Amino acid sequence: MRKIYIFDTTLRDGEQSPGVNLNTREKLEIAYQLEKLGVDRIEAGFPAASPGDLASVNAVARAIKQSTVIGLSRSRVQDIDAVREALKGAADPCIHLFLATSPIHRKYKLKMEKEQVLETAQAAIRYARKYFSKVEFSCEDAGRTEIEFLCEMTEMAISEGVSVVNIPDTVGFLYPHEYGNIFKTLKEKVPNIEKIQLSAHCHDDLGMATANSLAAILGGADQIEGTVNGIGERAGNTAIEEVAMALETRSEFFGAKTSLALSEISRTSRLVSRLTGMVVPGNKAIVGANAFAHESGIHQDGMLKEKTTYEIMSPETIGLKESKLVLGKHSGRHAFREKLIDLGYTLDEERLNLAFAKFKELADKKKDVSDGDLLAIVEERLIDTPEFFSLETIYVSYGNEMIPSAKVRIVTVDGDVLEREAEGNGSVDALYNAIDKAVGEEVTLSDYSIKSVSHGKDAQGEVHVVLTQNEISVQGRGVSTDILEASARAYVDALNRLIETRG
Ligand SMILES: CC(=O)SCCNC(=O)CCNC(=O)[C@H](O)C(C)(C)COP(=O)(O)OP(=O)(O)OC[C@H]1O[C@@H](n2cnc3c(N)ncnc32)[C@H](O)[C@@H]1OP(=O)(O)O
Ligand SMILES: CC(C)C(=O)C(=O)O
Repeated sequence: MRKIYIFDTTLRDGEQSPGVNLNTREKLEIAYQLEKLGVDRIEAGFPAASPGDLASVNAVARAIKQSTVIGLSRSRVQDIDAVREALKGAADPCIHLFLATSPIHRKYKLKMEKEQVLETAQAAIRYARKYFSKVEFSCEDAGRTEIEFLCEMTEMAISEGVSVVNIPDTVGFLYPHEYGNIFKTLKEKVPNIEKIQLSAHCHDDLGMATANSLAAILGGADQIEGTVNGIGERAGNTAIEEVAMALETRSEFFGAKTSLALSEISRTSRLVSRLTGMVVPGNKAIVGANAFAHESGIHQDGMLKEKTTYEIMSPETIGLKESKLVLGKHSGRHAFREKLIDLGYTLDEERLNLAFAKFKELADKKKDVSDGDLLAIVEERLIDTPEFFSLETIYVSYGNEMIPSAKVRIVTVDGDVLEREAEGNGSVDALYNAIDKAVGEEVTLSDYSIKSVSHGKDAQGEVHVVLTQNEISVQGRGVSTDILEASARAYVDALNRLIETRG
């Protein structure tokens, strides 16, 4: 199987993401993790950019032993000298030179003719080669460069002894077949092309970075440049985890693989996200929080029967523990039953159906139904309590400058509808007075407590009450996303128990 080299530029192009600024300690932490991930090459920074970046690249160069450490440089002596300084002490140093080759960049940015571009690059490579045995040369904006000129530049770079020629789609302009064809053409037309490695470096401006990188591999590229989580200038770079997993998952198609330790992908992604402050979107391929999460009933049912129905790769491969079945309003009974079993509850069909109905009701109100919410549902002993009274509706009127009042509608076991209104010292007191009037019971509220069973503003509140009548004391429990409703439910639950206990 052909090996694809991974050139990681999280610490250079990734750091070019607006708002990202990594200090030496942070760069080192990421570099160590990249080494563990098994990337072949680490571009640690742009030493001429600032003394701080030079120092960081030097720290990485001295620390990293398994991966080649690279510094970026314009085709200028002062930049090359900065990389020489920065890579002192590196086990396997490499300089990465670049010069733009496209007509737009030649005319407006560099103000150079083709010939000057060729000569400037040649002079820079010659100077760099005096100090570095490994030189990579990039034709910046290769994607918009005339193919003949790209062949000429590549031929020159090979004759000057570079090890890698990089063909960047700097502005993320190309479509996969166009980008792949550039590699095919270079392979066919440039003499001695087998002496070097060809590299692909893509940007995601049109959402094509990974597809283009894979097309480059099919066209003959030996190396893929990219970043962890796809961070980088503008819309970002190729996400290396996407390329590695695409090659792994479709190895029969590509006949190529990286040598990344795939089980380190998830950890590396989290580290880079934490240190750069760039949050990984939930739906991001491979490393997004939802990449291995299934919410809808039909998918969850398939997953429970056979994971490959809805997963083309397993979360364990990238170092995650397991797929997630997320319970929400699209979930079905299979996943619900399974989740309850995980939580230690095996319900018979009738109870399961009751609990499932309550769950669906809750899922309509809440975005995420947590384990705490589910426990609240199954432990709600309403399921066990005979329903002498069942609470249908409540209305509460409250303002800090008015007397709170409440109206309740309760249906008895015989189907009688009891509707009453009352006032109180507070909303809960008004509710309880209205319920007392409706059911015609005289009870004392001996205890009332409330707690949240999950997190967030839409968390469920769980209310516990103790009611006393003569010598009898009973408990009641109610759960709802609304604490007044939870309070009313707990009270009615306790009343039902009271009547059951009284016999
Ligand atoms: C496609 C990429 O991602 S390339 C890497 C981009 N990364 C960065 O630019 C980050 C680091 N950059 C920096 O800190 C600064 O730009 C520096 C220190 C490199 C240069 O700063 P300054 O000297 O102030 O120049 P400034 O950035 O304004 O302009 C760039 C100059 O380099 C020239 N230049 C651009 N690319 C190259 C190149 N590959 N080789 C030689 N010269 C180049 C430009 O034509 C311009 O030259 P001019 O001043 O003669 O017009
Ligand atoms: C320096 C080069 C490789 C680059 O970052 C680009 O062209 O995007």
